[in-house]
Amino acid sequence: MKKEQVVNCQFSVWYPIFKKHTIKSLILPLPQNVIDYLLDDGTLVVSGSDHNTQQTNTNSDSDAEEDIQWSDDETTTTVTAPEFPEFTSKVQEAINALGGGVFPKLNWSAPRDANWIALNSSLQCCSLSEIFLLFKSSDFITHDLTQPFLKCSDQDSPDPVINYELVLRKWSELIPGGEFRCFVKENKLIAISQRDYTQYYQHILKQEEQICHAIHEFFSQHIQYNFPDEDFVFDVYRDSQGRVWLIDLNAFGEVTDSLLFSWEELTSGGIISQQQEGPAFRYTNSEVTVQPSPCLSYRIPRDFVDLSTGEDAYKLIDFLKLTKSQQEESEDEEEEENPPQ
Ligand SMILES: Nc1ncnc2c1ncn2[C@@H]1O[C@H](COP(=O)(O)OP(=O)(O)OP(=O)(O)O)[C@@H](O)[C@H]1O
Ligand SMILES: [Mg+2]
Repeated sequence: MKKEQVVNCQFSVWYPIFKKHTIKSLILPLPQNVIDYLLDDGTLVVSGSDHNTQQTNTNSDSDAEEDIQWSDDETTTTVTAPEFPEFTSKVQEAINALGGGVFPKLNWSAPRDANWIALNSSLQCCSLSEIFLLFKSSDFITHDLTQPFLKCSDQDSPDPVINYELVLRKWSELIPGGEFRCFVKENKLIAISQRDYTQYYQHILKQEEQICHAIHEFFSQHIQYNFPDEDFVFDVYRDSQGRVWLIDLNAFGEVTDSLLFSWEELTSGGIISQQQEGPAFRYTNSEVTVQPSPCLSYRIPRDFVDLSTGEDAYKLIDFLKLTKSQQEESEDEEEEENPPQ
């Protein structure tokens, strides 16, 4: 995978080409001071000041109380979140134009690893402060900002200049069983994988042929030869009427999750030679053990992950054993007092 391919997969490159076939979205340039704020991993302070931009000022007295201020023990002073009045109003205007709820992204990634932090565990945002909370908690967003060209083969060539953008997509309730990832090599659709492989969806098994056919049609009519690269990965959604929509474009390489295929298989040419007609199609069927969700580890506080792998784990086990034996002792005592009838 070359740096050029990563550049081509930015939202602002593919969206104008495939606008008619994807979810309505707006792109706002990200000012440098906002980028600096997102990268500053000091105290997370979320100002509540943009919560009320849509409301009348009837309860302005209580605004100050609504501000959430978190500070960690090492910082003695509480830093106040910087305010970006101009950017905030532009974002709010865009959110309103998209119906009041948006799915936020940067040039490539959404903060999928941070949805646990949102109150409703959803990536749906109605204000810039909600977007900031997700972005500042996401490793995927930090990756976009700090190392977009990781794993590129042409590491010695200078990094292309990136203009960072906030992408706001109209919120759409997508049913996970309707999402598929499609792999294109030399402008040929070689493989399709169920996107959410952690679940078994009976309808996929029943409609395997229709799904594969619909996606292939969509590819040859709208996608093939229209993208600047000949190798890429695109994600689609097949809605309840059988209509196919483009959801995202990704680089053809290891930075993109190959789901039910391996990158070895996808790049070696084996899949193409096996499939004379149409792409290879893989989905989770009932016989396959259902996989744990790949984002599971992001939901557990770091200390707990460390605890389960590090030396402290033994202390925890000892503690649990101790508690258990104490519990058993007290149960024994109870049994003596209250013999079974
Ligand atoms: N407009 C939207 N409204 C609601 N949910 C959405 C929307 N767009 C995408 N999603 C959901 O979020 C998931 C991730 O979206 P997307 O592919 O854009 O993020 P990503 O960071 O590029 O992910 P990946 O790293 O897997 O490529 C999608 O699979 C879909 O379930
Ligand atoms: Mg993507």
